[in-house]
This record gives sequence, structure tokens and C-alpha cells, in this order.
Amino acid sequence: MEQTELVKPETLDDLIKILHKIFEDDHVNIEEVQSIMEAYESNPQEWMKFAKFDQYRYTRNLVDEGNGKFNLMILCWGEGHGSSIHDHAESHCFMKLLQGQLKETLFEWPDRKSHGDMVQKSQRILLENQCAYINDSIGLHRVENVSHTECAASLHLYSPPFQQCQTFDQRTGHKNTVKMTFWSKYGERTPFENTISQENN
Ligand SMILES: N[C@@H](CS(=O)O)C(=O)O
Ligand SMILES: [Fe+2]
Repeated sequence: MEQTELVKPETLDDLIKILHKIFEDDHVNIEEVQSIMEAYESNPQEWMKFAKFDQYRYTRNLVDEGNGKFNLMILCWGEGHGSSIHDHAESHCFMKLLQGQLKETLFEWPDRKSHGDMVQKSQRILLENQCAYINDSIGLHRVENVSHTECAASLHLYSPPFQQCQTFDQRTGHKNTVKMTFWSKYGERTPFENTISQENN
């Protein structure tokens, strides 16, 4: 469980190389991944080719498949776009702001007997270059770009990769399983048939 020295990634490609190295090890050191992602200073020229926005909802754009160990993607949030309340399928979730700001609201898992509103635990604003972390034992979250004038972009790393998650109704705590899709992969728009079931937003 050797710790890779904390080097500052100079570019997005550099960051991806370092992440590949870190994830060769089966044990994930959460603080290490978080600090490496935070240390990368967002340079839009390096990630613009992946950042594809949609008018109506946030998009998920695959950047790298991490040798099967993780998925790295850029999420693009137009003004007012937000996710539903959701879990992370027992994976690690790192979320780094590349541009703009996002509001993250944490919720407790609803218990079987609970009816009515879900319990809100905390709320915070994530600023450019910050990297947040969540997993299912921390709770559920909703992420929103609350700005009416600025779009936002965030870099997400999920390990292990997953293709579906559960979404929750804030008023009742009832859950649904939804399939998650990519709006684009490696900078190329995903064919239409594969994108119609995205429902987390
Ligand atoms: N986990 C969400 C994005 S976020 O709201 O954290 C997703 O992968 O679509
Ligand atoms: Fe999430």
C-alpha cells in the first residue's frame, strides 16, 4: 500500500497518468486522490473538448476509463441545472470543480419506516478547484448549479465504475433505480439510442 508522492499534476493528461498509477493499487487512499485532484489547477483549454452542454439538463461526458478501475468524466451544468437526490452504487465518488460553483446538499438515507420529507444533513457551496468526496456510508446528495448567469463544469471520478444508481423522492423517500448514460465519450457525442434513458436530472 505504497503512497505515491504528492506531486502537482501540471495538466489534465498528467492528472490522468497519476490517477492510473494510484489506482494500480487495490486499496484506495481517499485523501490522496482528493489532494491530487485538488492540486490540478483547472485549465479550460485542456478539458474544453469534453465539455458539451445541453440546454435542458446536466450532461455526463466520459474522459477516461481508468483501466477498468475508475471512470473519469466531466459533468456540464447549465444555469439552474441540478441532479435528483441519489446514491453512488457503493462506489467512491470524487467531484472536483473545474469551472463555476455547485451547491451540494447531503441527505440521510430514508429508513424503511420513514414517510414524508427526507432528512437534510448539510449544505455547502463547492468552489473552483475544490474536490469533494462522497460514498453511500456518508449519505445521499443532490448537486445543483444554482447560478442564473454562470454555467459550471465538474470532474468526477467513480471507483469502481457503475452504470446505474438509485434516485430518491425528497418528499416521500421513495426510490427508483436509474440507468446512467454518457452524453459524449472521449469528446464524441454518443449515438442517440444510447442516451435516451438518462434520468438522474
Ligand atoms: N453522481 C452524479 C453527479 S452528482 O450530482 O454528483 C452523476 O454521476 O451523474
Ligand atoms: Fe453524485
